[in-house]
Parts: sequence; structure tokens; C-alpha cells
Amino acid sequence: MPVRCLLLAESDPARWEALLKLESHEEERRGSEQWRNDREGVAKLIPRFFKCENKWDEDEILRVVGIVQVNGHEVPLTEPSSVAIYNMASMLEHSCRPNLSKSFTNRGEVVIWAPNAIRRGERLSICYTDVMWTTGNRLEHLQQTKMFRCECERCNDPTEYETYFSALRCSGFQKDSKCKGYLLPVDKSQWTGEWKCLRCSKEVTGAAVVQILERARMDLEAMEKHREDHCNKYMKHYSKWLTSNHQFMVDVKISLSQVIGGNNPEAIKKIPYDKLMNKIKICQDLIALFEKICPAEARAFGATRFELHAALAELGRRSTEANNPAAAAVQLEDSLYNATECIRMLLHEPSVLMESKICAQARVNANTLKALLGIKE
Ligand SMILES: C[S@@+](CC[C@H](N)C(=O)[O-])C[C@H]1O[C@@H](n2cnc3c(N)ncnc32)[C@H](O)[C@@H]1O
Repeated sequence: MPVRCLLLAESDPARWEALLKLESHEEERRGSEQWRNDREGVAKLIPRFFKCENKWDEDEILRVVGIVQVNGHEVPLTEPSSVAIYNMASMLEHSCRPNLSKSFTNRGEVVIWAPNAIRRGERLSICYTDVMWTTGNRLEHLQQTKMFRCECERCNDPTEYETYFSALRCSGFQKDSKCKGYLLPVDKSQWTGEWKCLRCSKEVTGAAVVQILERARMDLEAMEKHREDHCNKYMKHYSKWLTSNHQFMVDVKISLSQVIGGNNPEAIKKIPYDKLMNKIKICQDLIALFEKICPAEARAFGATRFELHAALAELGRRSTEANNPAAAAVQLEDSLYNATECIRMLLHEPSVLMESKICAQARVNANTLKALLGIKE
């Protein structure tokens, strides 16, 4: 990527000039661990590897590396994904609760759109990191790669709109404790320091927090997420330490929402009633959480709305079979609403991605539901 950028100076001087106008954080990066690694691994390597010792000096290469790191977007169209820089999209500022969503066309063009209404005067933002990461991880990632401390509303509220997405449970850190309180950092800007229970005020060391989070992360990575029993076991075990909305729990709930009755289109018809209701509850909880912490995260909404519409349609089918047309009508209408929301959220997904196929299926299902409900186009 840096070599391609550097070669623009000859192949496309106008784009080279435009690239050089982008933020590199050259000075702030200088001397950091990342900068030292880039110097050894990129700036010194390129001239040797490409046998062009005098073509570019070290500072020029490191500046381009900085520009790529600060402005690059991961494009998930290929396996592995690629990185691209978009001149206009580079001007967008960051928020951990952005109001814009980012998608791509099959040709790799970026699509920036607003899933929800934006108030007059509200600033436009995208997320430079992952909205599904805890505050500590987001802050660290932004500081290390984009060289700034995020002061967005979400980062300044450790409860994250009372979802406790990054919090831990006090009881997990105290033997035989019945405390139902949540732990958060004593200093909201220091997620690696001491944590304190909001209810009983007990303090826990940063090292103890890191230890449990590391264990939970490793177990999450190692588990088979397509296995319902594995997901349930993980949630049961870690409910001692993690809040029900914690990043890792949410990760497992997203898997569960897809796995329950999701093996094939017929599978959902065979699951017991309580499992069907559990799928619906998981989807509704996820949507309520997304609405609070990431209302523009279109792909997460789209996938979960799809699962919810499927479960509600099945519920409606069972109500019809049980001779309860009134309940069936409400459930099918609700299913149609979720299918429509799924389509709206996945509308801009490129056909090479799975999300576009989910969107296409939601269209077919929405038409079937409309026919069932006697709704004309
Ligand atoms: C992709 S550039 C955005 C354009 C850049 N502000 C410029 O004028 O060229 C990313 C850089 O903008 C700044 N930035 C973007 N969003 C920010 C935010 N919410 N708070 C502080 N700095 C931010 C940071 O310096 C970050 O590394």
C-alpha cells in the first residue's frame, strides 16, 4: 500500500498532491513504538526489497505510512480484505456513536449514508474503530492508530447510555458476595487503572480486570460459535463477571440469534416454543442495545432484524395453526416490519457480500408476508 501510494508521484501527480494533503500525524507518531516498527519494517525494508535505495527517503515513506494509517479504510470485499483511501471520506470526523454508516460498492467505491434522521446542525461522523468494542479498547485503538483521545458522548459516559457495555459485575471479584453492582474505572479516562463498584464502592485492581477480560476473550475466540450449547455454556460461565450487555456477551448473543433455528429455512419450524421465544428475546435485546450505542450500525441491525422477522413469522405460523388468527396477524405484521427494516438497513450492501443476499431474501419474505396479510403494494 505505501509503495502504491509513493508511485502516484509519477503515475498520477494530482492524486499524489491530494494524498499529501491528508493528515499523517507525522510529528506525533515520531519516536512511538508504532513509528519505530514502521521504520524498521517498512521504511528500511522498501528500498532494500524493491532495490531502489535512493528513490524515497525514510521520512517520505513514514509520512505515507502515517497517511495510510490515519485515513485508510478496510474494504471487506475480498478475502483477505484490502485498504483504501477516499479523499472526501477522509474529511469525516470520528464518533463512537456515529450518525453515518459506511458501505462499499462491488467496485470498491465507498458509500456513506445516514440510516436515521439527522438533526439540523448535528455533526456528521463515522466510526474509525469498532462500535462493538468496549470503551477501553476503542480509546486505546484510536490513540495508537489515529493519534487522538476520543471525547465523544459515548466515551464520556462510562455506562454507555446505561447499557454497561464495557462494565463488569462486582460479584465476580468478591468471594461469596451477593452485590449486584457493576464495576467501572475509578477514573473514566483510565480503563487500565483501578475499577470500583458503583453500588458497594469496592475497588478492584486493573490487573484483576485485565486477567478476567483476557480469559473471557481467549475462551470466546476458542469456542465454536455455531454451537448453541457452546454459546449457552459460555454465557452461563461468564455471567458471573460480565454484564448481560458486555461486548463478549453481545458477541455470543449475535451468534445465538443466528444459530437458534437457523441451520436451514425448515429448521425454525422444528424448534420448541421456548427456544423460539428465546430467539425473539435475544434479537429484541440486541436491537434495543444497538439503538442506544450504535444506531447507525446498519449491518448489525440488518442481520438481527432478519433473524427477528424469521422468528416472528414462525410464531405467526404457529398461531394460525393453533386457530388464533388475531395473534397471528399481530405477529406477522411485526415480522413484516422487521423484514422491511432489514431491507432498509442492508440496501447499500454490495452483491458480493452475504448481507446483500440476506437483503434479497428479506424482500422475498416481505412480499410473501404482504400477500398473507392482504397488503397491496
Ligand atoms: C481521517 S482524518 C480526518 C480529517 C482531519 N481532521 C484533517 O483535517 O485532515 C483523522 C484525524 O482527524 C482527527 N479527528 C477526527 N475525529 C476526531 C475526533 N472525534 N476527536 C479528535 N480528533 C479527531 C484526528 O487527528 C484523526 O487522526
